Amino acid sequence: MTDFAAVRARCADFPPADEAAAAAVRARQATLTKPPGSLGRLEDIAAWLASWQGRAMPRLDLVEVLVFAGNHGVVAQGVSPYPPAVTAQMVGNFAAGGAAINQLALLAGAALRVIPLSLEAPTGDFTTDVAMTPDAFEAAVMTGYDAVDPGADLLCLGEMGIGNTTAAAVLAAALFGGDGADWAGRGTGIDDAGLGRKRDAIDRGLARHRAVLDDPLAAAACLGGRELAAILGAVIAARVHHVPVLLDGFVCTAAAAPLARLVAGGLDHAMIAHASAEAGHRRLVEALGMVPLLDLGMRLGEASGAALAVPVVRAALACHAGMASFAEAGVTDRA
Ligand SMILES: Cc1cc2ncn([C@H]3O[C@H](COP(=O)(O)O)[C@@H](O)[C@H]3O)c2cc1C
Ligand SMILES: O=C(O)c1cccnc1
Repeated sequence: MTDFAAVRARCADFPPADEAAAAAVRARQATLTKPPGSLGRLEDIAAWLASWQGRAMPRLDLVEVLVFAGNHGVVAQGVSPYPPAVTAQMVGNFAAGGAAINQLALLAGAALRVIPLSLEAPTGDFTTDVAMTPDAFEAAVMTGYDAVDPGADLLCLGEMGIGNTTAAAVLAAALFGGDGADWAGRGTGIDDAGLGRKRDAIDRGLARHRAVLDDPLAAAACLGGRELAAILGAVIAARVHHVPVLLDGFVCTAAAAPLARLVAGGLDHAMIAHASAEAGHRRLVEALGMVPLLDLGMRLGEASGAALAVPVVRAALACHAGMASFAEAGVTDRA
């Protein structure tokens, strides 16, 4: 097993949060015409943007949505009600503008890019094989890394890949413990028998690869998928380039999770945009110690929840940048 040197090297020197920028935001917030703290998480979002962009006054001029697509050998185990051909068909639908993410990215004022990863060659079935060789894994991570525009002000991440809720569940189990019964959900809507097959596939995958699962990168290579690896690479690149990240639902969060195991605070520049209805997401979010922004019962993927959270982030910045201070407005402060 390789040591994944290319990936580890990019995680070696993460820039810290810009505490001075965050402090400047907090200081300005104290002067704005509202009771202290009354904008709740909007105030936290403004400080988070500042601390990871490294700007006392954050900006949201360039918001990017990256959707990575991949196919999964584990679909041979009957874990999704849809055939793998749907992955490429949906990539076509993204290009034609017909998917949910097209509408949500438009509404968010975000540029959407879709990046298919070798859809014609599914990853290995993790119940019988490794999903990816170390080289294939590192190549997918670097595809995601290189896809990030270093000039972006905010990055939304998501995925498309039939079968990938199974890959995400087994990866979450490998990283945080538990088994198929703990982590498998119904994904696109699999029936009870299919859910049973999914749990069983996860348990067999964990047993097969047990020896290497202490290493989060080895776990992601053996059990994950190319689009999950690319999301991990994009989250790493975003940290290096001072770009705050909105993660989508269960699959996207699981894809990014190895970074939290690899580097303490490795996901501090990311927020989870929404609590997916996919069983397992709440458990994963808790394991990461994060709190999703929205909770709308969505379970789509495609970065849909991440794009939908962009207007909330824009609202946080609009209030922060545009509100008057007590002095400017002639409003009496509580003092
Ligand atoms: C038409 C269609 C559009 C989608 N958009 C996202 N997904 C979502 O569902 C898939 C994962 O669910 P499972 O593990 O059950 O296969 C992923 O492609 C995910 O992005 C879709 C699924 C379908 C069928
Ligand atoms: O939350 C997700 O990421 C999700 C849920 C169901 C299907 N695809 C993705």
